[in-house]
Amino acid sequence: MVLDDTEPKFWREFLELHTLPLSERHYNYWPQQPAEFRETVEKYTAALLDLAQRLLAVISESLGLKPSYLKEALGEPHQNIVFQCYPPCPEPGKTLGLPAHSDVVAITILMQEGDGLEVAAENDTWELVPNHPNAFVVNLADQIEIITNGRYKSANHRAIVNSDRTRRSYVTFYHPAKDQKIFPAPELVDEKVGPVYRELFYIEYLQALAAERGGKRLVQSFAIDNPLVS
Ligand SMILES: O=C(O)CCC(=O)C(=O)O
Ligand SMILES: [Fe+2]
Repeated sequence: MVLDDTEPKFWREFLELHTLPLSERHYNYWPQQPAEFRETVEKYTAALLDLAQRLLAVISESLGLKPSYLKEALGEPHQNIVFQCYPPCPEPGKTLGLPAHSDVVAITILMQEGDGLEVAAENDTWELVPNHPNAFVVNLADQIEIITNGRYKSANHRAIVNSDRTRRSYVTFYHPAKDQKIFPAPELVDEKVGPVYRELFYIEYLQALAAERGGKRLVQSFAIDNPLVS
């Protein structure tokens, strides 16, 4: 294998498991130990699927859409969980755990052990998202920005590292199906200004992500030349 030295490396180890659809739940890649791992992850991700769908319902209602709007617009749910581990770093100021990004999915529910998640604030500054034990952080992600026609923005965030302890986070992503057509809800499109984002299949978005080399928010690549786009 040839490592591409032009790519920055980040201070992170992770395990990623696909949990939905069931056909993508490849147990042969799942850790066999501890013995209760599989059942625990299955119960946790089932509960988080339910939570994500309840959040999608209240987000829909908050925009005057029917409660099932976002769930239906996203189609068959795809879900994965990433166990992030950021070991202590001798020079934390010289690297990041994860670079700045917005999540490409629809909605992300994250549980963190210890501070380290930062969200982009005004004036190009970063604000720490405090770690509240037993609380989730919910990130609205790019597909929700597109469907809400930019009314709700996907959160730009990053993970920093520290020198004295390992930090872990457990991140559950709710995606549309790959062949799902994603487009701004007609109810949220201003008659005069029109849609802010173009229609796309989610697979196109994932392909654009694979081709991307950082820089502007990926969602901007799917924007229509529209005065409302920022
Ligand atoms: O570890 C964190 O707090 C951030 C993780 C994250 O942003 C991600 O997995 O997309
Ligand atoms: Fe993220």
